[in-house]
Amino acid sequence: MIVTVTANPSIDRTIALAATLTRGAVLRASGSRREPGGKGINVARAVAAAGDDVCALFPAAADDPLVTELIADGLPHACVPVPTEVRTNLTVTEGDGTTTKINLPGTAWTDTTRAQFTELIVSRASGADWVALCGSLPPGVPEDWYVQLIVGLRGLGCRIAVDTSDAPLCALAASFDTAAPHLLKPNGHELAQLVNAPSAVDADDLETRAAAGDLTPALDAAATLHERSGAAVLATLGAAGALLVTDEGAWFGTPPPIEPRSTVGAGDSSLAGYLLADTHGLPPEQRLALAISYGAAAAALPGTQPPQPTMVNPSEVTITTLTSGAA
Ligand SMILES: O=P(O)(O)OC[C@@]1(O)O[C@H](CO)[C@@H](O)[C@@H]1O
Repeated sequence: MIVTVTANPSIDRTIALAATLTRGAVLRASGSRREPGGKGINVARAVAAAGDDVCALFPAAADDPLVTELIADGLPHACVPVPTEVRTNLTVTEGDGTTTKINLPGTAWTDTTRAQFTELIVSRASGADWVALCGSLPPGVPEDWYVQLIVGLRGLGCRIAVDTSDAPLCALAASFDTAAPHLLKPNGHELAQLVNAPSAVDADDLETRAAAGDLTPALDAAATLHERSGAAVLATLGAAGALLVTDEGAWFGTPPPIEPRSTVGAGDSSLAGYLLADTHGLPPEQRLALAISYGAAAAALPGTQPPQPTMVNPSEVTITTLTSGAA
């Protein structure tokens, strides 16, 4: 069983432009889509599509449009109530697959919301293989809420994955000694943030250099993060591929060529692929291959769509072993 936690869920509204996004212009959209969103919900949808056991936990009123859509999709979930509607996040995709996103802050939590949601997560975590803590925190939630949660979850026997950014990620990085997760899934930007990479080695550098065949900065950063946290590090590097660093070694994988439609949710699908592979007992290089394959399949789909298992082909991913053997 995989349990996903989405503190800040969303409805994702995607507007497709055939042309280039131009500031200040009147632009005609070629289409639009509306889908359930929020990182943990995206992970859960991909896991559910694969037919594995999953439960998505998030705060939302029982009659929220997001909940109605997830019930129609048949996604197993549980919620704690909040008084206002789930946020709508906006995505604009251009003809070449360039994706621009505007995310709202989300519904503020009261102390009661926080207590109820924490209780729900702890009750569902017992017996789960993985609990994935995903995405931003809404207004009113302390930056170290994931840290507090990990401390509460560590004794329950589940493994913990984290995919977040900015202040909650920095709070976690400052607390690895007391609240280390088992898996971290940063993208290039977050990886640079996590290890305080020198400004010359920013996110774009990590991804661009990896795409140009220079893996050294990304590998150094991922290895440092693994050493500091003890967690396996699955670092997604956009179109360049992804790195996996664990106690057993380090691997880099490159995806098959795709025509990108929307990168929204690609990282979430990668995390879903990794967790699926792990719960099926696959070794690290196959976990990485499935993660990359899921991410590439998601990026080839419009909007925030999780790939169906038939769209995923890990044998098309090229895996290179960088180091192997116990660290
Ligand atoms: O604002 P957050 O929580 O960081 O991210 C939310 C979000 O951008 O993440 C998903 C894609 O990863 C989308 O479905 C959703 O709109």
